[in-house]
Amino acid sequence: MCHLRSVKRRRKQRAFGGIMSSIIPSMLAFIHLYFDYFLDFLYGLYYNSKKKIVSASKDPILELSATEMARKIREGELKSEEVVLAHINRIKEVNGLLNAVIDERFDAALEEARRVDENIAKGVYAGRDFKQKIFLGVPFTTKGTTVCKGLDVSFGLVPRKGMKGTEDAKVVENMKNSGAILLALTNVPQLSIWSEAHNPVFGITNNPYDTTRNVGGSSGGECSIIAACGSAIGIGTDIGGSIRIPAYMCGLFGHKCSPTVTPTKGLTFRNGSEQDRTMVVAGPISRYCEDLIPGLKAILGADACRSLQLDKKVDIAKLKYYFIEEMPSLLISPVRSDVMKSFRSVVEHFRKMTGKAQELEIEELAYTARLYTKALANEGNDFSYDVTNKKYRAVWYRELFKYIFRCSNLSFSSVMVLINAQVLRKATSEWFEENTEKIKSELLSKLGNDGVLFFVSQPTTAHYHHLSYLRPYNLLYFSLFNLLKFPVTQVPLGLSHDGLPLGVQVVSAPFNDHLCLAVAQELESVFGGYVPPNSQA
Ligand SMILES: CCCCCCCC/C=C\CCCCCCCC(N)=O
Repeated sequence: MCHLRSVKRRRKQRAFGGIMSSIIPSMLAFIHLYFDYFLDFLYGLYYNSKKKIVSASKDPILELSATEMARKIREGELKSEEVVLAHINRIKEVNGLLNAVIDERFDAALEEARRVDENIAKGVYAGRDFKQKIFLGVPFTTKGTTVCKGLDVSFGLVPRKGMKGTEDAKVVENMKNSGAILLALTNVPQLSIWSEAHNPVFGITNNPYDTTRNVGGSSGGECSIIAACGSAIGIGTDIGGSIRIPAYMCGLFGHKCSPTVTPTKGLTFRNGSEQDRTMVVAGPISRYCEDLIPGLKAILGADACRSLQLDKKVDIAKLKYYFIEEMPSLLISPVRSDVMKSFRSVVEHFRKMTGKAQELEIEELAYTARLYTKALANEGNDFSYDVTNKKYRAVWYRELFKYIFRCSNLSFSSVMVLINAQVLRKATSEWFEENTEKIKSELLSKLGNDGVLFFVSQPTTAHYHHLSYLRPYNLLYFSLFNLLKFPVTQVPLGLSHDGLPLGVQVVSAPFNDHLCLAVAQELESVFGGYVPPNSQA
């Protein structure tokens, strides 16, 4: 009798537990979603009257892809000098509103462009040279933490204000060897460690689709100026989403490549010795998908690119498609309906094409915040030391105190990074290895060499400035793939009802970059890709 009663009680408890375990998370997600909307509402009250319009570019040269510019220059249809000048004029026109470009070499770039034109006229380049110089005469930009000779190397740190680079980072050198002409340097968060381009040296960069909105980071200045047609193509770097976050916010393409192929010399205090183990990669940012493969070859060098199988033909109808709609974590904002709608239309397109797209559920994704924090610590760079320009080790509470009393050299985002590293519970190495491995092997077993995963880019479209402080973990949608070291292409999917860019991440197993890139091409042709800011205004 007593046994029966206890069985009944246990059954009741289990049923109650089952209901509660599905009701409680749904209730929390509901509260979280409306709290998130409320934050937008509050910020909107402050920002809505401050919005300024970045007018669309009127020069047809600026609408070309970098590949098309290079072809026209090679074939004598355009002069490099007029292409470079068109970009300089555009930067001068929009930079007051965007604050994207922080240093420039306009005169030197024009001089180099004239030399290119003269050499082409003289027939200096033979056929093979032309082929190797993929971007001959095309202007490019790069972010402020990628060292360029003669340009700013403050990395957003006050004690480094005014310092100039003495030699080019290897990726900049590679890009120049492809014939491209360096035009300017663009804004970043301090040391590139945040999802918003804002620092005490250069201030905040604005989004060309809405100047009151976050441009993303860390390659935020880069994406802002490319989206506004002030640069043809850019070099981004990505340790936690730095290529893809701003590419998403600004409606651009960006590719985070497979690991070990990026020469790291000259990337934020790196000397190149970490190439084989780091999560950092470099890659192209562009308005058009066709620039990604030549961009990768130019930035990484053709030899380094061989393992990425960039030229391998892909039959997208024969690939396997998977998707994950939402990160299972209350630290991250719930996905908004407009973002989800465009994500589902992508999945639906490939479901129709192949008859199948399978949803994946990986419980361990709930641990991404702790896993990624540990992975960042494993990088070996000491943020607390680097952020003071190696003068002393910053401690979060002292810096917070100084920040409140306006005597800190740190951005608020840097104080948050210190809190994340110094206060929050640390993962042990075994726990880290075990859980990272579980996620990795689950994905690898599905993706193999012929599978692609669609992953939401962000739960919201570009949010108002500084909201990243209240939604710091939203970037984990991107950082997850740095933790795993999987290649990802960020693909634009047109604009939302309020004129802000939408997009999706296309992921493959390592060294299958060609799969992401082929699917990105299909998405561009079906969903329209990049849409210029304010083209209707
Ligand atoms: C209560 C305080 C919570 C602090 C939360 C801070 C959460 C941020 C976590 C890690 C920050 C690292 C961001 C690194 C990536 C930025 C993009 C990049 N450079 O690829």
